[in-house]
Amino acid sequence: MNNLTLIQAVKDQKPLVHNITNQVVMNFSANGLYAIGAQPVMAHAREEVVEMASNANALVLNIGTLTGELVDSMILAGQAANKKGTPVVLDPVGVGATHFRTEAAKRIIDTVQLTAIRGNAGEISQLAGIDAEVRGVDATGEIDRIEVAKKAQRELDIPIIVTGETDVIVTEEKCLELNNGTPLMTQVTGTGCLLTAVVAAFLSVSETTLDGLVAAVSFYTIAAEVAAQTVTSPGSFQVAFLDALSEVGIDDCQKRLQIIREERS
Ligand SMILES: Nc1ncnc2c1ncn2[C@@H]1O[C@H](COP(=O)(O)OP(=O)(O)O)[C@@H](O)[C@H]1O
Ligand SMILES: Cc1ncsc1CCOP(=O)(O)O
Ligand SMILES: [Mg+2]
Repeated sequence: MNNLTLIQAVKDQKPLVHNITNQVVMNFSANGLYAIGAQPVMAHAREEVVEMASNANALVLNIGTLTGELVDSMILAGQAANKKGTPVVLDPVGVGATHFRTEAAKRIIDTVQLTAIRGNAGEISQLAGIDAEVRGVDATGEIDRIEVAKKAQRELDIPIIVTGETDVIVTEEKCLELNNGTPLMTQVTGTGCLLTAVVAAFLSVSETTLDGLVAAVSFYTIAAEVAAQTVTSPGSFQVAFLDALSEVGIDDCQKRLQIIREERS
């Protein structure tokens, strides 16, 4: 289950990850995907997303800076990926903060077969029908991530990652909680969005969804931990994190991995 060999599989297979993502994180996401050995491409136009998604190895749908036209592009791309059996991961950035985002996320979930959804506790609460305040793109307040992840997985029948101080992964079979990472991740924009893209890359080289999710989250948060050993401020952390994403390997992960819960869901 904890198949860390997927770190090398990404470097060997260099999956093409098609991102329809927000304007804030495009550069960071592209650089992060390069750092792990994947190939990023950002393509948003309705005229080209079907072709791009059909040729990609994974697709990311991120609603961070949404427009009406982008929702249509996401659905077209998602359905093209579904036809090819390509993994599709949704990042419901800021869902619940406005009705437009909430309706858009619902439309995407209803019309595209998603391989996984990754969001913070506030966002996933919204999708699970649990009352939680979402004002911008960050989670606020005390939310039980395990309860939220389990409810969202049951209601939507889609594997879920809820991130935060610990990260919770819930599939139909398993619920895991991982305790790696660093609070510096909350001081750099795009660390959630890049994780979603990394998850998509790992899913494209993984035999099972659960393996891909666990390996991606553990590798990513351990790379952040390694980066935080050398820096203390957000700007230098961003750079050190990209470096660590390219350098951290299976040995570092095996030494640092902290799975603090593993049970049937
Ligand atoms: N307090 C924290 N301590 C350690 N890692 C954290 C903390 N908060 C978030 N992270 C990590 O930051 C990344 C982004 O998570 P999160 O902040 O929940 O997403 P988003 O940026 O979408 O709100 C995840 O890898 C998560 O593990
Ligand atoms: C600040 C902001 N506003 C719209 S999208 C975005 C980036 C959010 O990135 P993340 O959820 O990874 O922190
Ligand atoms: Mg986010």
